[in-house]
Amino acid sequence: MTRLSVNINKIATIRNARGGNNPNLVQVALDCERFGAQGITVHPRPDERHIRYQDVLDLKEVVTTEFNIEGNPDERFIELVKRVKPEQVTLVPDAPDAITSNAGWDTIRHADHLRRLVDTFQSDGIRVSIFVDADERMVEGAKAVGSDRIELYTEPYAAHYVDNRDMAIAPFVRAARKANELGIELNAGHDLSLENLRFFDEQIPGLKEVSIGHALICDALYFGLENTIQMYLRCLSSEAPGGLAGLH
Ligand SMILES: CC(=O)[C@@H](O)[C@H](O)COP(=O)(O)O
Ligand SMILES: NCC(=O)COP(=O)(O)O
Repeated sequence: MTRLSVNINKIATIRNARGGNNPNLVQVALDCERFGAQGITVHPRPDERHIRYQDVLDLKEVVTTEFNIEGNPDERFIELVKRVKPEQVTLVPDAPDAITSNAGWDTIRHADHLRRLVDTFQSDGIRVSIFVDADERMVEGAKAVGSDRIELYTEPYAAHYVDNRDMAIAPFVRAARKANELGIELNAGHDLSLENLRFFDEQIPGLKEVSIGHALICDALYFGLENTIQMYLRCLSSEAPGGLAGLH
């Protein structure tokens, strides 16, 4: 079954708005785990506008599920990840001033750079995932540099889901099949939601993990964090009804 990693960037955004410690990021991470999340994702950015580097150190002390640190592997990020040694690092090619992640790596053009990064993290026992667009050549490139996993950048799927979900999913199915064929494991994330998650999970073969933040935290404003996490988990289980029908 596909695992749910909750991205808690937005909790840090709210906390930082007032400069204090409300909401308490560490407590929220513990609560996400208690409510059923199978992992915690953070994406420290160079300007620390949401997750701070100190948050990552603090979370490492308490997170007992899979800890996934995403980000652009600049020197400071590499040092932080190698110090914390999370279960997984996800390499994302963000520009420092990007509002949010908006593209995957060109794994062919940046092959040498990525190979060195994969080696440095794997030598510390950290699983490496490379963020890529749904493009079979980029999946092959990730495999060629030795990455353990890829994370498919799902924003284009989410954006086109409403118009034509079969067309929206098609490149993702092709990329997933390529990953399965090559034996590289598969994650996905960005703009996944209660609306589009179930179909994605049903259609994508071999999906190991989704990381979800923005929509999930927005839903929690209405449904509460515990209900919301349970609703997302139900979207990832083929038996039970998900989405709004799953509210208890
Ligand atoms: C890699 C990815 O798609 C997410 O981590 C996304 O970038 C979240 O980052 P923000 O919360 O800063 O938008
Ligand atoms: N890797 C994607 C992630 O962590 C969360 O993305 P989003 O749900 O905040 O768009």
